[in-house]
Amino acid sequence: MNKIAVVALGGNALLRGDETGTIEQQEKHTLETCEKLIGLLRNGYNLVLTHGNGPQVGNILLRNEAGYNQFNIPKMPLDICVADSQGGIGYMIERQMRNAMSKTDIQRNVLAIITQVLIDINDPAFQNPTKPIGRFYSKEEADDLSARKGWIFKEDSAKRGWRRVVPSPKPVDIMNKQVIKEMVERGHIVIGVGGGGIPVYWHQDTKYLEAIEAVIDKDLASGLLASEIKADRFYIITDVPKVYINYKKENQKQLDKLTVTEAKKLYDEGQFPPGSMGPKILAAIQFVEKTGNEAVITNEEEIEKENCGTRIIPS
Ligand SMILES: NC(=O)OP(=O)(O)O
Repeated sequence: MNKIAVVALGGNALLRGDETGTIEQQEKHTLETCEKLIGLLRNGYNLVLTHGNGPQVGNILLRNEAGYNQFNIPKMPLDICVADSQGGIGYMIERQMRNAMSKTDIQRNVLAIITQVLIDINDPAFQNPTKPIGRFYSKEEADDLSARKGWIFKEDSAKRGWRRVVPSPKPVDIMNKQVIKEMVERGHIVIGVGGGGIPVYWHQDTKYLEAIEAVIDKDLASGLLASEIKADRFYIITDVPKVYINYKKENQKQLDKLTVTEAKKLYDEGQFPPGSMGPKILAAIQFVEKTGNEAVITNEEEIEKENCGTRIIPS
């Protein structure tokens, strides 16, 4: 039987930081990324693809605002915006994956699954929003929007500007994970937990499945899915070919390999900032601890190479 790889697409895989996010830009990068994923299929992996939605869901929220202000169209809550982003991005990846395969002898079904993810309604993350979404703002713009709309902003860890932040509870369980497992085991390429999944919880009293306005970290949700379906490898695709310590300092150093113990030590020392490399390292640690299999952090350029990126391995 083929091995299973879960590949979390983020960073440059879909959209570049200096771009406005037109559909042409996103489709171009997505096709380039999907062409690289052909290498994994050739190497004997069945694929589950997951993806981020930070820039896209921020733009959907701004369209919400503009529609309400100009045409009085009712605003949709954030869970619906996350579902919209899963539909749009999932469709785009599905189509570009089919385009990438059309130039090869490989033919697979590709299906995008709208995925809900259970969270804990008492998660302290609801008291401290940390997940950056949408575009960058100047300090003046951020202060103005904060005063007028009550939005919360935080400065980007790489000092590129200020971004709106929303609560980001931990993923607890993935709905339909068994269906995803069965589909990928049959060789279908499954796109799931887009944007970290739509956050939902079971109401204690009504036993009703409720939605909550938040954005789950896609690396943590992807890692959880990868563990639950017992993936053989978990790839986290980001903007850099390898993980660095002392990133962007004179003594920065690329890492080829990290044991879980080493990764935890460097994480505790603050080497990996929150909202950036931090959740990727955490997701990798959790996957490796639960499965004993390897996680790899790299960029879309490198993924088809067998020894690419930084490998996080059992201690
Ligand atoms: N939901 C999420 O983590 O998206 P990004 O990776 O785009 O921030």
